[in-house]
Amino acid sequence: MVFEIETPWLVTFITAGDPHPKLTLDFMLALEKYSDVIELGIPFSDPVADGPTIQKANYRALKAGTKVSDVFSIVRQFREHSDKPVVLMTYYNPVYAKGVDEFVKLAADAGVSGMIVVDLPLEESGEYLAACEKHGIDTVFLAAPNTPDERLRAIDEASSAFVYLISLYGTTGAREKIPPLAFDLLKRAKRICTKPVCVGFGVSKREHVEELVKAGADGVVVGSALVKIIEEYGENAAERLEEITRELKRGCKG
Ligand SMILES: O=P(O)(O)OC[C@@H](O)[C@@H](O)c1c[nH]c2ccccc12
Repeated sequence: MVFEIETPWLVTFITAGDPHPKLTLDFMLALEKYSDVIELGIPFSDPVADGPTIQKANYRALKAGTKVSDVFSIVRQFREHSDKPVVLMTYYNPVYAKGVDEFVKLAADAGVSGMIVVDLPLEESGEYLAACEKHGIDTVFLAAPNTPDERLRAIDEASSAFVYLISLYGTTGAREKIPPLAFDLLKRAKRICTKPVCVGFGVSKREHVEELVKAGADGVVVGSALVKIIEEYGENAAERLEEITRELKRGCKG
């Protein structure tokens, strides 16, 4: 089931527990005002797809003692204040460690709407897909600029919430420009996919959002630019997060 909200979406990402689990709810509520979807990262010790900004956020969150159970309880608290979709972003290891079905069940019970398991290939996702279906969790799979059409089709089929288009070859992190590769992939995905397509990696400014939405994106994902605010402002980040999110959301409106 695709989230029933009007596109284009602003999807905002932060790492849960960064810099301390007791601050995450406030940050989510600041993002929530102008975001359509919140992507919440489960802190992990070896975040191989992440660049330095989010690596440091993972480190801060783990150092503060953030556990998977804390992330679920943050989502449960968020649900007392907001109906906006929350997508959990995680590496496969924490899911595997808890047991796939158990993890997905706990996520659903906490009020999680969807999940992205960034290092779980489609071919190995049978058990996970069955658990998501059983517990009513939406799925998001990732496609890269070199993903062939046929695989893009399979990714679209397996993704019930949206398809996540990775804009470049590399790790997460704010960048100056959206690479031309991203627009090629977007054009191809719009032709092939039936679900909304959202572009992430490097998107960090209102102009980026405007460009991508003009090119047909159903949504954009902004992570590192927000995580940097948390790095800089620490416990006082909420107000800045709200301001930046408002500006990014304006970009969705052209
Ligand atoms: O940080 P960026 O470049 O704005 O990209 C979004 C990203 O942070 C978020 O979706 C994400 C964080 N870690 C990931 C790992 C893989 C895929 C996606 C992610």
